[in-house]
Formats: sequence, structure tokens, C-alpha cells
Amino acid sequence: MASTLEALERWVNEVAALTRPAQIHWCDGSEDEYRTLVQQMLADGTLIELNQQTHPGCYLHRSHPSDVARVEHLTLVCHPNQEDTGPNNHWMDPAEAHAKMDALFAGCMEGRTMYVIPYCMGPIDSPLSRCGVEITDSPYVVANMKIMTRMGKAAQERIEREGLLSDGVFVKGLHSTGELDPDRRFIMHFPEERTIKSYGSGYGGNALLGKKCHALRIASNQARDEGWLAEHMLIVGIENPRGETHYIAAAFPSACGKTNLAMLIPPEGYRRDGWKVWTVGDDICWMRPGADGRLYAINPEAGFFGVAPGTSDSSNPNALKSIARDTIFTNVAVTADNQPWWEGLPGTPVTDWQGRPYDPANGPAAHPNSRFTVSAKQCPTWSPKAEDAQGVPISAIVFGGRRPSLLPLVMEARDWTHGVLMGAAMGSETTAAATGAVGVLRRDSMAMKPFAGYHYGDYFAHWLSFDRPGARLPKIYHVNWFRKGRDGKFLWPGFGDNLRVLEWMINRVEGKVSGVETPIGTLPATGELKLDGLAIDPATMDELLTMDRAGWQAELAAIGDYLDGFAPRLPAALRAEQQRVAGALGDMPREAATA
Ligand SMILES: Nc1nc2c(ncn2[C@@H]2O[C@H](COP(=O)(O)OP(=O)(O)OP(=O)(O)O)[C@@H](O)[C@H]2O)c(=O)[nH]1
Ligand SMILES: O=C([O-])CC(=O)C(=O)O
Ligand SMILES: [Mn+2]
Repeated sequence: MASTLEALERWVNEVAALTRPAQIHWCDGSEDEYRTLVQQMLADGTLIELNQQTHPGCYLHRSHPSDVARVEHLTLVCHPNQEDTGPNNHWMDPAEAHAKMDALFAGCMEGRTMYVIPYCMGPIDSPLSRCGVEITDSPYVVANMKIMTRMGKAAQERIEREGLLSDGVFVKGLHSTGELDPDRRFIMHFPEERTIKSYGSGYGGNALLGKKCHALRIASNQARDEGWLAEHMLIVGIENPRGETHYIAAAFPSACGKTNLAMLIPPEGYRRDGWKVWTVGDDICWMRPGADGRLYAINPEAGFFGVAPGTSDSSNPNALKSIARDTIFTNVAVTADNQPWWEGLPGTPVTDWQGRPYDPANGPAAHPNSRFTVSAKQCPTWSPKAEDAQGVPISAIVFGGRRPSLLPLVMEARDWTHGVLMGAAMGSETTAAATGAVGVLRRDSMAMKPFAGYHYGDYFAHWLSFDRPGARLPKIYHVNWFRKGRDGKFLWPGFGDNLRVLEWMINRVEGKVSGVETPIGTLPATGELKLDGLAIDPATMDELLTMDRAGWQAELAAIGDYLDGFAPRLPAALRAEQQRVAGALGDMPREAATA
């Protein structure tokens, strides 16, 4: 058996023969290497220096105006058997996909440097971590990968060590920015080969291959094969005044509040009482059962690639503190004194995200999906446990989305199967994180619609399989911070006040409150949600916490139709669970049934 280093070198040589770069640079992940790349990008205009007095080490990157978000219609999963890809993914035959991509990659790096980036997703010494190597011609990608992953020498050493166990275990990712021509842009995944090929985009989710491509689409396949879960979830630790910490993992679709919840600041009264919040991850969670039957989670990432607009001292002061230095901003606006700016910050922009003089007639100054890339270590609430090789034990799993109506502020699943149904039934209004219309309600099971790298039916079955003898599974919840009143305004204040809802969950986990059982799940009983210091009237709380039976009967029927779209691979247990809940809700009133 060839060593992994030989396999890696062979692949790098093959790629070089195809792409024909002028030189090859193996990344060591050092600070020196990062500084050199930044200097080079400042010189060629890829990066623009921001105000170094107010924002030391901060730079701005302006992408091509057509390359600002993930492109789901150009993102494909190429299983040899199309059936395995599922209706939730776009598919192409692997041989055809390789031919198409290799034609794009042929000669694409001529005259340029090809970077080889060995990286480790997760703590370098964790058995839960997995490694990959990304080859790219973009120094912007290298700089972002340096912040977002454990990249360079240590990762390469781990890859070489793992070679003693098996050949070629690392995920192979090939990326080129190409011509940024939307007609020559594809993000292709080959799950069986643990391979990714991405061409024609420099945007984060399309180009930083460790993130969505590896840590979700390929890793969901690895996780299914190896008995763990790769999820689009934040991980947050909630420490009570007695010093006990519960870890919660929460899946919300893109731009629906993961970063905000992961870094939340407790409301005044909670702070006084000694509650603390610890950030472990803001986007991706890998978890597996430990020897004690509980689920243990790691954050495979080392940084945050966060949504800038809306990030402010009132919404997310921890994020704002994190990005005061050593941050790469992409597609934000700038002020007269060259500070980064976006909607939600004080001050006024003079230059918009495209570098034009700011004119409100052109739309927002910062692109709605403008982002910051920053090391997680800069977050004031960064948890020391985030480096723990064993991961953190998960007490509760939370699903949620943008639902302007019907979905209550919080509900608890009666058991694991019901919780999996809650996750599978998730819906949310679309956001600017992907190209396409914004604000359209779509089903987004477990917030993984764009990221589950195989058939959703099989994915639901994999979730259900964790409920087995000896398992001590977390409780499962569904939340909705985005319920709107008749005036179109959010009913719930959200952000820091979401801790009130998390505390109720923890009280449930500890058996301290009983809640009210309803057909859709357990809701907080009157008085169980701590609301002191909050200006919210009882009628609003009522609206947030009552079950609209007719609305739910129609919702359950719609969930049933949606699930049927995954037949014949839909687990019978999940369809039965949907029927159980529908049955508990009673017969649909005649008007709703015929509507
Ligand atoms: N109303 C309301 N808005 C929120 C809340 N939490 C977050 N938001 C808004 O949701 C948007 C995106 O939030 P993020 O926390 O960046 O979303 P994310 O889930 O981390 O997104 P990705 O990085 O795309 O996966 C921002 O505009 C926030 O202001 C909340 O509790 N209530
Ligand atoms: O993947 C990206 O580019 C950013 C992100 O977290 C998401 O869209 O969910
Ligand atoms: Mn995300």
C-alpha cells in the first residue's frame, strides 16, 4: 500500500499536469505565509486596506458583482447511482461530471501559482476530526482557509500519520476561480470518491471547500457510513449561576440566526444572576455517540464566516468585538475614514460594496450577504471546550426557521422520532445567502436542503437510527424567533432574549418544569418562561404560545405531501409519526380540507 504522502503527491502532480500552473506552493499555515499572501493581494488589488488605526489587520475584498452567494442550481452531487442523490440534490453522472470539470480546469492555472492546502476539520488531535486537502489558484481562498480551518503543517502531518491506517483517507478538493463566468461555474461533489471540484466562483460557500462542500456535503456521507452526524448547526454552552453548563446544538437555515444565538449576551437580569454563554461553533456541528450513550459534538471549523449586515452593538456585541482586528471583510461598504460599514451600524457609508459612491437608489450599501472572516479565538465568549478532542455532550437539539405565522416560539418533541419529524418538516423563508428570490417559504429539512449530500429519505433514516438501546439522546425542540404580528413586525424581541427560551429547555431537560402537552409537542405553561425585565404584553405571549388547530391540520397535511416526495426511501416510521400527529390534531374542518 502506498503511503498517504505518496497518494497526495501523485494527486497534486496530476492536477498540476491538468491545470499547468507556473509554480506550486505547499501551504505551511504560518503567520509569515499569511502576511506574505496579504501583501501580495494588497499589491494586486484583491484586498483593500481598511483603516488600520480603528481596524488593525483588517482588509476588504470586493468580489465580482455576480459572485456573491452560494449557487444551489450549479451545485451538484454525483453519486454513481442517481437514486442515491435524491430529489433534494442536483445530479450528474460522475464520469460526465469529471469530463466537464476537467475541461474547465485544463490549463486554467497557466502563469499562476497553485496552492496546496492541507487542512484539518476539527481539533487536530480529535478522533472526531477529518482532514482534507484543497488545491486552489486563489490566494483569497488560502487566506480564508487559514482563518477558517486548522491549516498547514500540523494538518499535513496528521494526514501522513493516518496514511498508516488506510490509503487516501483525506478529502480531495480542487478549486479554481476561473473566469467568474456564471455560465462556466459548477460546484461538483463526488461522495464515493470523497472528492470536490469547484470552478468559476470565489465566494465562501462555493470556494472554501472545507466548509459546506467537505464539512457538510461530503461529511454527511462519511457520517452515514461511520455512524455519526454532520449538521448545519451552531453549538453553544449555557452556564447557569451554579456553574453547570449545558451544550445545545441548533440548526437554522443560512442567515437565520446561528451566529447570533451562538454568541448571545444574556439579558440584564440573567447577567446579574451569573448566567454565562460559551460559543463552541456558529455553523457546523459533527456529533457522535460516546461510550455513555450521549451525543458528543465538535465544531469542525476554527473561524467564523459570518453575515455582516445587522451585526451591531445591540444585536451581537460579541461578533462586533471579534471583528475589530485581523478580519477579512467581503462585499461590505466603507465610510469616509475607510472603516468597514453595513446596514445596522452607526455612521454613514460613502462607498458601496461594488466600490461606487454610495447612492441609496442602487440598493443597500453593503451586499445583503456581505461577510466577515475571523478566527474564532477572537470571540470574547469562545469556549475553551471548543478545543476538546472529545467534544462537548449535547443536552438539547434545536430546529428553527423564519416562519412569519403558525409556528410557536418554542415546542418540545415528545421523543426522538417526533423530533426527527420536527426537523424534517422545517420550513423557512429564503435569504440572501443563496442566489434567487428572498422571502419565499420553502421546506428545508434540518436546515440541510442545500447541504445533505445524499437522498433525504436515507438521511432521515440515518437520524432515526440513533434511537437505539443504550442511547441517552438529547431532547429535541423547534423554535421560531421570526413570528410576525399583523403590523408585519416581529412579535418576539429575539437575540439576547432568546436565552429565556433556552433556559426553559434546560429546565425541561433537568425535569424542573412540566410544560403543557399539545398534539404538536410540549409548550411552556404560563409562567414557565422567565419574562422579567421584558416589555412584552400577555396577549403577544399568548399569540406566540398557542396552537392554531386548523392551521396545524393544514400544516400536517402539507408535511405529509412533502415527505411523500421522498418515497420510496422515506422511512415508514417517519410517515407514521406524521400520521400520529395529524391524528392527534383531529379531523380537518371541512373548510380547511377543501381549501
Ligand atoms: N428578528 C430576529 N432576527 C434575528 C435573530 N437572530 C438573528 N437574526 C437576524 O438574522 C440574520 C442572520 O443571522 P446569522 O446569525 O448571521 O445567521 P446564520 O444562521 O449564522 O447564517 P449563515 O452563516 O448563513 O449560516 C441577521 O440579519 C440577524 O440580524 C433573532 O433572534 N430575531
Ligand atoms: O456557506 C456559506 O457561504 C455561508 C453559510 O454559512 C451559509 O450560506 O449557510
Ligand atoms: Mn451556514
